[in-house]
Amino acid sequence: MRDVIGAATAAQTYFRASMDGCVAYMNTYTIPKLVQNRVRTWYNYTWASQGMLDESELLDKMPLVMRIAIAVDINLATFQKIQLFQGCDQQMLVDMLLRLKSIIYLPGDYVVMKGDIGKEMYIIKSGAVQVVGGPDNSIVFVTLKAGCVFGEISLLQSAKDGGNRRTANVRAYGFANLFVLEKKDLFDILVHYPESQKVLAKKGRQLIKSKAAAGAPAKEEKQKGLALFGQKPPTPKLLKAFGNLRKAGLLDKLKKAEEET
Ligand SMILES: Nc1ncnc2c1ncn2[C@@H]1O[C@@H]2COP(=O)(O)O[C@H]2[C@H]1O
Repeated sequence: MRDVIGAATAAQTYFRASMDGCVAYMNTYTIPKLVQNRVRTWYNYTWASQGMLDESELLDKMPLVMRIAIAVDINLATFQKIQLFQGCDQQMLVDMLLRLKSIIYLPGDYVVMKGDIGKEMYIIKSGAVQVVGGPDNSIVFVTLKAGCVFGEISLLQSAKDGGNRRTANVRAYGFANLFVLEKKDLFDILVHYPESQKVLAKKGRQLIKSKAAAGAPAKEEKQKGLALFGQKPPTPKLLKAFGNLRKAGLLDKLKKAEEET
């Protein structure tokens, strides 16, 4: 019993020390009170909701086999239900779970801003976000809840013609606890799963179409540019010319003429 109380007190002390350190830091740099209050709210909410400030601190110390067991136990079922990942290799999903980072956004925080370059996608762990636009972001295109994915459009398209830009603003609706998957991590994983690459590219195309139809402004020309894994490079001009020669039988004629001379 004494051990349990001791551990709880140690955790509380750690939390207080972290928050006090952060407040001292903000005071040193005379950070505006409004921002300071938001940071305090973040600390308090994060601590109250998950009993720690950074889950990865805890998990990173564990052997891989334990991290896999925990990740599978807590999150695999959620990921298996995500439409975007259906049909993907199960092992790929496990690899993905190991790369996730957890982050909490405060009510009204913008998670992604239209026009920014997309470098990560998000899966909602708990809470909700809204895809917004129009004057003062007053139009709510859709509200996304736990288990939904967002921020994937700019990841699944090629950088060509600005396809890697965010297509809409996404704002936390209440406290939003999100998983973040970085583009680099996603692409590193997919290199090992060519079949899942194809599944994801196809799903991505379908989702982009349905989301654009649902209201938010994914541009028509961007849908065509879906190039998760790059497009086939164009055939060099010289090779094309060579191909045409063969087709026309010109090559044979030239050879014959050469032999006759
Ligand atoms: N109509 C929609 N329905 C659901 N989500 C959307 C819709 N339009 C845009 N989004 C999401 O908003 C995100 C903004 O960043 P991305 O363009 O990377 O990816 C976008 C989608 O995930």
